Amino acid sequence: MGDEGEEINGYKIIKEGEAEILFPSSNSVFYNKTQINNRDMSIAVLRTFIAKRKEEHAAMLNRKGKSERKVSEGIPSGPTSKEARTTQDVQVNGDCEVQLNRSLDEKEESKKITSWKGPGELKEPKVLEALAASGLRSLRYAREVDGIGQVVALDNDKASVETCKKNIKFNGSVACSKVEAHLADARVYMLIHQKEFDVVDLDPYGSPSVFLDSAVQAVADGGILMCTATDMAVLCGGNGEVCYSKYGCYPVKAKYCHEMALRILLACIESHANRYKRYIVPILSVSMDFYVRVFVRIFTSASAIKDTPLKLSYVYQCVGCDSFHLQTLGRTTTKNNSVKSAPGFGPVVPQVCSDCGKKFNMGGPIWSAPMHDQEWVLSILANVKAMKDRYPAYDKISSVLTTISEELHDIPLFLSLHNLCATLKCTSPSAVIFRSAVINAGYRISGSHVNPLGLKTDAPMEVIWDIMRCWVKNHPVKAQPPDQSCSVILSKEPKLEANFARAVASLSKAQAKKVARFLPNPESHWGPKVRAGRKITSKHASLLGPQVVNESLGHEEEEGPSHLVAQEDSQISLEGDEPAAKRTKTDDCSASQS
Ligand SMILES: C[S@@+](CC[C@H](N)C(=O)[O-])C[C@H]1O[C@@H](n2cnc3c(N)ncnc32)[C@H](O)[C@@H]1O
Ligand SMILES: [Zn+2]
Repeated sequence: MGDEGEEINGYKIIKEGEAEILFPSSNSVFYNKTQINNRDMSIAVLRTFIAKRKEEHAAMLNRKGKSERKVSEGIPSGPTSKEARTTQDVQVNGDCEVQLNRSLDEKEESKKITSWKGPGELKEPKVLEALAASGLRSLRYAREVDGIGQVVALDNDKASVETCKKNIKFNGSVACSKVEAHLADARVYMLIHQKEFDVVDLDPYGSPSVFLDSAVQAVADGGILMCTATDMAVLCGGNGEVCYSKYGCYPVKAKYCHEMALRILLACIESHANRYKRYIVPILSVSMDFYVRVFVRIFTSASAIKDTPLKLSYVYQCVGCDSFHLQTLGRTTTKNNSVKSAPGFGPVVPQVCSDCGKKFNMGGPIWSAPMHDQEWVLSILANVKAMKDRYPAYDKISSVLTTISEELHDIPLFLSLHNLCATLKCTSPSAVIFRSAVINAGYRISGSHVNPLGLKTDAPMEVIWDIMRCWVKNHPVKAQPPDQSCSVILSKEPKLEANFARAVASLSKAQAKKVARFLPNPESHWGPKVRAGRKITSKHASLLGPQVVNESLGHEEEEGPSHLVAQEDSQISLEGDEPAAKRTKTDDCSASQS
């Protein structure tokens, strides 16, 4: 974890990873030590990116060599891009087949690879930390990631840039040669540096929405956009209209809201990318502590962006029970070997829920294609394990990555066993028993890193309810009024006879090996922090803890309040852009579930 050391001349020295940072004790520059998990995860992704980039470059050189040899020997080249296009993961939408994951054809694959700078040389990746504050993250990247190129740290706040420049010097020669700090509005800077950065890192206060349009343009082809959002109350349905205005998606309130938040952010980034004939390929999407963070690669292809509607879905969430259904925006049809795009058929649900008779809320459109790339996830996890000592947040990030590696990546959103039981007002089967019944019925099921109680499955809702009906037959419940969802669901006879015998795969590999998958917070007040420049008052005690508040008030008495930016207490804004009271109102939909 980050070490907070001594205090000299109004500065605290904080060590995190290999970087040592001077922070003004006055909260004039932002620092949140809980984001160590976020920074460690980003370093792990960066290290993997550098390794994969080298592999891709070598593959590109190899291909180039082969095709040049073929040309010189007069051998015709392979199939055309249309011939090579294959169809995978066919899902049925109405009477039509929808292709969710058409694999990239050979031509696009080679375009992706040739996007690296020159054919002969592979330059070290250039990184932009667009919202850098003290520069801690940039300095960690420069000092800890081998093979990294120049790191540009921006902030539009003068005090932050001055502190960042001090910190660059404070961190010695490697930092001085690699990191530069500039006072700039990140949006303008990214617009005038199009496709210049192999990595763009966005870590804003609250929502990243205003930075996305320029960020997707600043990433080089094949590069990575890393993006945090901490406005969880908005993304999780606390204020649907605000979410729509910021992200172009309607959230629905449900247990899966944190995964929905990830998928809203991904859909939003894709929509900005599409404006510039670009598209995203998510490699890792994480819900951790009090925020979500996505890592996506960005490519350019006018033809690939036609597939975007196949990767987006509306969500129908029943207001009476836990049933939810997804409807893709688009579909494809194949006629005489040619693939055509068309709007999806709908609606996929009747006017009222066929399980309980209540209405549906409709949310979205969300990203419904995979939000992780399993090969990347395994490589990142392997890197983290191999360099355990170089990750101060090793326990947390390795447990999150392990859980992600065991998720069913082709199943968007999840069910909560506790919620199913709360709907039926019955006792809960253990997760192992429930998972066994799903597996024994012929379906797949996995956990979710987002929620320890989340279950991802391809079993249709009617099968889930049949399993629960069978469970209730053996564990009877009290009769409820006939109009209640539970009464309607339980009034139907199950069509399937559930088999609760323990199935071999009912425990994940990590569970079977007793590898930690979810860790408690290491200390209290492990959450968002007050924005830089905001006056810390007694009202922040629930957020920061009484000790931090007392220390801060003590400073004020010693130094006088003039160095603090005056701020009406009623306008207190957190890093998550939501006052504490508002966050608690949306209870588990905005609270951290780590
Ligand atoms: C949450 S802090 C960044 C924390 C940092 N990435 C870290 O890991 O410690 C957000 C920063 O964005 C800066 N910022 C806000 N709007 C900006 C803009 N338009 N351009 C550049 N910086 C901006 C703020 O001054 C603040 O320092
Ligand atoms: Zn229902």
